[in-house]
Amino acid sequence: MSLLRVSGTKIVDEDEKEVILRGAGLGGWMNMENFVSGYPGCEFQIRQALADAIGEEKSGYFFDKFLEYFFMDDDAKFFSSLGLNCIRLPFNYHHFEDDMNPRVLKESGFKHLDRVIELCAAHNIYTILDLHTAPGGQNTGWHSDHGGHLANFWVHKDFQDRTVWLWEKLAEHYKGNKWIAGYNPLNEPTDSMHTRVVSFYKRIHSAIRAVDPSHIIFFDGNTWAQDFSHFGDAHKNWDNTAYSIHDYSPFGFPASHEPYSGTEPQRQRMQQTYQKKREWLDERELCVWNGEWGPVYARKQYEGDATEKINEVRFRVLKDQLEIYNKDRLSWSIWLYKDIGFQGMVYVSTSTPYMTLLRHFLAKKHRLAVDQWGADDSAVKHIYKPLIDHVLEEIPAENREIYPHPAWRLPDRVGLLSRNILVSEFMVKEWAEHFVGKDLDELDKIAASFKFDACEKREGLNKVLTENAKAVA
Ligand SMILES: O[C@@H]1[C@@H](O)[C@H](O[C@@H]2CO[C@@H](O[C@@H]3CO[C@@H](O)[C@H](O)[C@H]3O)[C@H](O)[C@H]2O)OC[C@H]1O
Repeated sequence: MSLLRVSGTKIVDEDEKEVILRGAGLGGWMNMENFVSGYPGCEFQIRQALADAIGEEKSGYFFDKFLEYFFMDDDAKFFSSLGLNCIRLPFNYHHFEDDMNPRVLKESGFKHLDRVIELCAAHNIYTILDLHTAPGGQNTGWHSDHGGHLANFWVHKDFQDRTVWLWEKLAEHYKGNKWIAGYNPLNEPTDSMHTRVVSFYKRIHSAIRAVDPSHIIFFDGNTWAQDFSHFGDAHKNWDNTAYSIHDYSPFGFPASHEPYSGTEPQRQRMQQTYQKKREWLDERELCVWNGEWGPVYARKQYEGDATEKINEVRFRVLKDQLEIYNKDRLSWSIWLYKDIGFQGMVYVSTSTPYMTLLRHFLAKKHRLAVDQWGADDSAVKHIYKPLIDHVLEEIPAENREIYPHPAWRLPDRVGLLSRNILVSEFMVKEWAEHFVGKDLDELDKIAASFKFDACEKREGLNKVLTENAKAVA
């Protein structure tokens, strides 16, 4: 067995045989996320708050157990049984480098990453290493763990230097590992100038290649992996490189402008948005990987009797997206393997200690729509409307289009800053207080809620993924 590599538009093995990577992202694990793992705000905030509430030792214990239980042999076995062959592993740079001790490698960061790569390999699953959170934040989202809405990675050279340094260390550690399909150096950059991302990719490509000449590099397009139009001729100097689009269909989300029923015009729109993201790559005959996509789902505890009906529609979206991908023999990684019930292939059961402990708090979070991803703001819309109207009234139309407009319009930005950043920040302490007074045994049981056998399986989703796992055009 040898390393996978890019050959033209395809990924191939050592016998030149095409390998279509089909799998999921392990979001919420080494890069925890609010809606995935069940807390408000960002990972750095809850880690600090828990340490403040129960002490460094106990909080360190809890997070380490969480990392262990989140993905174990049972998970790899199940994943492989579905016919899937690749897991994208998002991780946060904080596991490898402390902001107050920059450029000193924390070897402890490899503990769980190595463990999961090995578990996957034992079940014939490739992995793709995804730096989801870089110093300063490479994008505007909560998932790059900076607590704000600005991607400061692009304005401080030192943040970029540290990321290059980190990838040199990672490449040194993982070079030659045949079960690693490749490196995804930066999740979803949002560079408002569109040029700095290309300059950075040139640097990171050279830096990785100087250490590791063989692994595939998967570069995300700018603006959440949707736009390659400013990449110019840089790709001509990048060997063994694939390009990642993220293809979330608006039809798979609560905010969809119309109910999806798979009509011809709707399917055409779905096809067009996907096509638009890869058009530039196709014109240059480059290798495309869909690194994130997938609908979110309704939950009984929130959507009640409407849950099943809503989810039938979401499964339809899922199937129709896959039909498009199969025609292109596309490699893909659905978002998300495991979570607390919104998007995962498996999700923590509501009867577990974690979900029981946080039941009322999670319901409050849902009602206040403090998570940005797929938020349902119907209970609080009226509160933010006057604020949006006020800004609209005072800000002339020509000044309203701040990058990443039009993906984020003015009302989205007001909602993001006031709900998803401001209100959520005030809820962080409340989350941590749930753990006060728990001993190590109780903390272990709470963390164990994330074990495979404590999870429900989203059968409808897994069935569709399995049916498509080996399908080609
Ligand atoms: O960690 C993941 C994260 O990678 C993912 O990021 C989101 C990707 O989608 C972005 O929204 C798109 C904006 O453009 C529209 O045209 C698309 O329809 C939208 O999907 C969003 O802003 C990013 O945060 O999200 C899920 C996280 O868990």
